[in-house]
Amino acid sequence: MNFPNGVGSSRSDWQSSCAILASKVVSQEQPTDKAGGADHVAAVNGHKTAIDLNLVPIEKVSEENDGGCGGNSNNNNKPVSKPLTITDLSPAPMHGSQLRVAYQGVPGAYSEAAAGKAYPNCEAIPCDQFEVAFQAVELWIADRAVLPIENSLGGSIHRNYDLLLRHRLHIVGEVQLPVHHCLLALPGVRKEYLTRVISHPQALAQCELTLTKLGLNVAREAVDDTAGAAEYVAAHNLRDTAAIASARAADLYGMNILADGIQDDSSNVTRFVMLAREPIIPRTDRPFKTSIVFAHDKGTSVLFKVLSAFAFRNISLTKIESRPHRNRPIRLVDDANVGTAKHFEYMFYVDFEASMADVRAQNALAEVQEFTSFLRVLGSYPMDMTPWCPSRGD
Ligand SMILES: O=C(O)C(=O)C[C@]1(C(=O)O)C=C[C@@H](O)C=C1
Repeated sequence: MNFPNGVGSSRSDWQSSCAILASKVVSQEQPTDKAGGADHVAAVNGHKTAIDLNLVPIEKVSEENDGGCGGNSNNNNKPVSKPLTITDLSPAPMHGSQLRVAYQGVPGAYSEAAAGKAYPNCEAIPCDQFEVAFQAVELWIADRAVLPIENSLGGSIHRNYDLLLRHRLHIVGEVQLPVHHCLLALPGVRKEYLTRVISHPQALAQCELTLTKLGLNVAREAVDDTAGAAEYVAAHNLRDTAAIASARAADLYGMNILADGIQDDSSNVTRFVMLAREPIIPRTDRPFKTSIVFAHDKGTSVLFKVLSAFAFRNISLTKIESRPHRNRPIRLVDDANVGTAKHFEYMFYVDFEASMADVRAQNALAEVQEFTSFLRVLGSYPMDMTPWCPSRGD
């Protein structure tokens, strides 16, 4: 497929190129869109609202970073809201002008801070799973989701790579958040009392060496999010358990900070992506990044050819990730219909530094499409260029 020069210079051009690329997906992926036209009854954070999804007024947001968040993230006087669960997801409440941003975790989680950085005055909506955050946007309960995708120490958050493919949302931005971990325990608890440290698996991985240096050779236990770990210790009055979480989580859940800055490297950064139902219009007047995912059926040197499509055009790749091709662990290989197990097929996720409005990117993708059986543009979005320094990520 060829991209006409100038694709992306108008919204309709860009959307049609997305649609063309997406059409390949439709034939291969299970649609997961749950938003239908039926009436739904909402129960979000205890508030029930009857609503027809077709009639929800949509707040038009012309630019990213324009909504503004801060609801839960900066206001300690607000009650701590409960995360959405899968059962809350049939409903969609009416909403006002404030951008609603879904994140995984409870207040005090780094993802909440990332939502606040991405959309400074938004209403941050806690969700108990990544999947729920995706669905909250699909069902119009939220306008955006902000989800961690990779960490400079712990690596990729694979679950979100898989969910990006299973859902139909578009990446519309990225934020990088310095992550500053604290070891939290109930007031009066000392390090010597601890038999267990709990946190999000990424946070445990990011602090592993420091915990050992602190003499904490105790059991590690993974929970859904860092702030949730602090909340759990506080709610169950656990005097033998510490949580790894932010200083803000210590404030919110009445915990003491036993050790501050316990990540193994002070330059610990998590990259989050912002997701929306619609793509944004790519531009060329500021640095953009584009994220794609592809698979290939056969052929030699396909990966090499794909990567060289970018190299020949001087487009830098910033990330490549592979995930098992879950839809096709087994393939039929001969005319006699004899099935042969064919494992270890992969989907490849690539981020590159160019906008889809850039002719180089359009031509590179047109070439990539010749070698691949499946190609989808996950989003073309402004790069987070903010310089950062190690700080308290709270
Ligand atoms: O548990 C949290 O606070 C999160 O926001 C999740 C998460 C992650 O998934 O990587 C986000 C940032 C940190 O890297 C640790 C945990």
